[in-house]
Amino acid sequence: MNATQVLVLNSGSSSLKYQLLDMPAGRRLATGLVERIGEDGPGRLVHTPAGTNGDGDGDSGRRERELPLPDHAAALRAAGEELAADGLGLDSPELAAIGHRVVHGGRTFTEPTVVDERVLAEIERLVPLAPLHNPANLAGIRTALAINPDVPQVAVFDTAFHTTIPDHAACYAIDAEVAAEHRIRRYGFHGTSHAFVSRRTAELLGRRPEEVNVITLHLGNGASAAAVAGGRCVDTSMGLTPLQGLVMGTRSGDIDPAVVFHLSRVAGMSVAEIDELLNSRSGLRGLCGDNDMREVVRRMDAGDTRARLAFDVYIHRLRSYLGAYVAVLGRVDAVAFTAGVGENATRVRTAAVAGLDALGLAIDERLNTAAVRGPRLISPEYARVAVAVVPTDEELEIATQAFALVNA
Ligand SMILES: Nc1ncnc2c1ncn2[C@@H]1O[C@H](COP(=O)(O)OP(=O)(O)O)[C@@H](O)[C@H]1O
Ligand SMILES: CC(=O)OP(=O)(O)O
Ligand SMILES: [Mg+2]
Repeated sequence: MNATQVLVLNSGSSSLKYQLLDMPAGRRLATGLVERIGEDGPGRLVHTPAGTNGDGDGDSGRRERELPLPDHAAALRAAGEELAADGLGLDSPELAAIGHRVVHGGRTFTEPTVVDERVLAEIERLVPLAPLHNPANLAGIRTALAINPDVPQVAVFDTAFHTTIPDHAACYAIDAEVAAEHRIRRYGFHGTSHAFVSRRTAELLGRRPEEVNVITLHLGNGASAAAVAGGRCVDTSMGLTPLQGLVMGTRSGDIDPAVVFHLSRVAGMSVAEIDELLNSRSGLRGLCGDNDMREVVRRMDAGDTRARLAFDVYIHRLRSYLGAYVAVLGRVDAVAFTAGVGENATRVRTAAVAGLDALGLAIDERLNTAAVRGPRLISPEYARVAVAVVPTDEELEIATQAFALVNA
């Protein structure tokens, strides 16, 4: 009997998202979220078995509980208990692989990789480049290894899709020796999503990925843009860390780096305080107090001027990158919106391309606001560039890559 299930783990600093999928069809057997790991007070687990519609999206049978969660090991054990209650399991012979999202793979990892001691050591060596993300990813892998040492653990890196970015787009114009010694360059993130969405966009156009140039806009809590030429990424807005680029829910995106010196010298802030300010108290939240785009739009419509400014700053930055990537690519076949904001916020899509007819970009408002799910075009027939909404599915992509690797 060939094992066909893949468990996908996305470990954050205080959370663990998991999905069990049956491959190669990608059918969801269960999804879950474990929150408040290692924090004061009880943690929380929400587990959703596959609904009657078979894709796990339905809320039927959803279970929720509070429990002590001192660390990631406790979180994964709790997830294992929920899976076992559905007759699934971390130690099931049906399990072909456990796929892990790892945020920073540096320039070392250009492909999904089966985890061994050497791989663990390399992910550890990259911790200084992603101090918020890689330690949590490592904790998830080590815990899964301890619970089931027999099933292959596959690391899928956010940075992998971006390793094709040429040096002229990846190098910062700073002292070359300092940059080399400290590995300072643009790495880019959300690569699993940009890869998946750019491929799906080509499919939507009825073309092969090698034939099309696509700008993908991943707008979630974290947000990034990518320029993809013939299936290969040639530029992206995030950099050394996921702080650069677009305005995000709580992150600033691009600022003048001298803001950091100024805050240090004039405001007497420590590096840790500035780090926290730019990562957690900036972006939409910094500008108007809310990091949820739904709330920003609601307040803006009610006449709130801070929410209006936050929306306008967000859109201005997005349009700047859109224009930049038209220039980077030269010829653009499609622009694809994805992730929580990109897939749902019709107003963001409208504002992002308004008045860009000269670049071949336009939106048909009837298509933009239609209550349709799944990949779809929202540009008018006459437009030179297709504008699309293409839902991302990082978990499915991780499962697909992990399953292909262990069956290779
Ligand atoms: N209907 C909607 N309209 C506008 N924004 C939405 C809507 N639904 C979700 N969002 C936005 O999507 C964001 C989350 O995106 P998501 O891709 O799920 O984030 P994450 O980066 O955590 O995976 C939320 O912060 C919210 O602002
Ligand atoms: C890398 C990154 O920004 O990830 P997320 O959007 O999940 O925060
Ligand atoms: Mg997401």
